[in-house]
Amino acid sequence: MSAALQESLLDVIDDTAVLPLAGAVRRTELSRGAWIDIRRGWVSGSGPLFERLEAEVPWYAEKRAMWDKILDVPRLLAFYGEHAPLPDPALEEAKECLDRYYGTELGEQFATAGLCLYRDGRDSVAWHGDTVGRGKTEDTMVAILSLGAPRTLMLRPRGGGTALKHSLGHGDLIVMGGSCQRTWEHAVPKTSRPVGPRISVQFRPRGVR
Ligand SMILES: O=C(O)CCC(=O)C(=O)O
Ligand SMILES: [Fe+2]
Repeated sequence: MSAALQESLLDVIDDTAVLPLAGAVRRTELSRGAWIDIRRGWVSGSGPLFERLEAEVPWYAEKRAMWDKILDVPRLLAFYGEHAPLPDPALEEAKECLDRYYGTELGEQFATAGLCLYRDGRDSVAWHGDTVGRGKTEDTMVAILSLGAPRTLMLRPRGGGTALKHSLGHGDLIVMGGSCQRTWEHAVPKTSRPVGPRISVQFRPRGVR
């Protein structure tokens, strides 16, 4: 069975389960002290989780001033601050799993969860680092769980260089660590391919945004 088929079969299993990270995470060292970890299929039964979140999270649209225009942010958003109950028990479990696996290396716990809903290929996030707060000056981690249809997350060194592409969906985990937020940038580009909706859940430590 192909890996992709196996992944999409796991995705329709009804019970959402957060699978172990130990022994299943693959780390790639990038330049300048940045790294990424990937754990494919970290959450099984992620299809039903996607549907619960899509239906139950109080998604909001944001507008941003850009030059002399007010533009819609091209994705829907939700944010759960420190101590706010997460919108699904599977996300609480995911956060606990991240804390167990990364706690020692990170030196603190993940504290907040930001959610993005990319409704279709027109939704996107432009090149950026998560540099509002401590990510601007300190090494940190941002752990992203991807649910629903895979979208391409791109990463490139700040100031130029070859971009890396990872297709992430169906319960995959990527963790951006070390100096990644200040020395690299990431983006989810728009696509003209017909794609289904994707939700990303970004777990961050306190003061990282
Ligand atoms: O959706 C993603 O995977 C990336 C989201 C992101 O970079 C952000 O919200 O800062
Ligand atoms: Fe980001």
